[in-house]
Amino acid sequence: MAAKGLATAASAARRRGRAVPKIDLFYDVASPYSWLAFETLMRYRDLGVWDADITLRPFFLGGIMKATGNKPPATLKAKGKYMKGDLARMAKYHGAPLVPLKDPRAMFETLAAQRLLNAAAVDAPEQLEGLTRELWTRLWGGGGDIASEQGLQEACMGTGMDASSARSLLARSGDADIKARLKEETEVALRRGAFGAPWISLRTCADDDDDRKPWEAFFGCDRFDVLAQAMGQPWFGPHPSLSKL
Ligand SMILES: N[C@@H](CCC(=O)N[C@@H](CS)C(=O)NCC(=O)O)C(=O)O
Repeated sequence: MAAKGLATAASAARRRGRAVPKIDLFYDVASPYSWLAFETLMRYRDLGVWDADITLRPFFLGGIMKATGNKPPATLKAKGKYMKGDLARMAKYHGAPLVPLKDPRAMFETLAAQRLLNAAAVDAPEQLEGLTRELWTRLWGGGGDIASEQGLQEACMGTGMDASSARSLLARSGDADIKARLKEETEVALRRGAFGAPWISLRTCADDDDDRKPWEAFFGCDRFDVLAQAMGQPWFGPHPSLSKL
């Protein structure tokens, strides 16, 4: 079945009154696997293949690692070696323009970027998706730094923001409520069991306010097949539009 036909199937399900699943994507632009997950989710949403309400939730991976006692995979020599090869083949599989970092330390300097994304979530939610993509394209696509003020300003302007709006959003990202929001988002993810990124939460119950029903957790950009099954919706790989099914 072509992806366009699936879009019709998905909206038909919505019309029949079936509960629309909620998906929360917790991510940090430090994480290249989260970029792959993000683009896949956006594609499934844009093509209407999945009937789901998707929320982008930038959190702080450093905080997750610290709170859980986990460590970035590359700090273990064997994992680092595996990850290098795995990332290259995952990038190929996803058709993603991922390039190895010139300086791996850049991965640990995303606090300002994550605060910026939280500022966007509050003050300019329509920019959140584009800004997220810009930051990844810079850090993991070889487009430039995201640790300096200049780099963050350029990322904002890459979404089409003018210089003055970019400066305001950057200034806003230093405010106490934005810092607190990033902390709270990280804590929500921790309460939902997070130990890494991407952390994807799924809820399929009809009653949005039913907090007794736990969120189901998926770690990684390689769990979409089982996530789709949990939603009762189809999975056609990372590029549903290229599907020959
Ligand atoms: N198999 C996962 C790997 C994801 C992954 O390694 N994420 C890193 C950040 S880029 C992480 O948080 N790792 C924590 C861990 O492996 O415990 C995928 O394909 O997405």
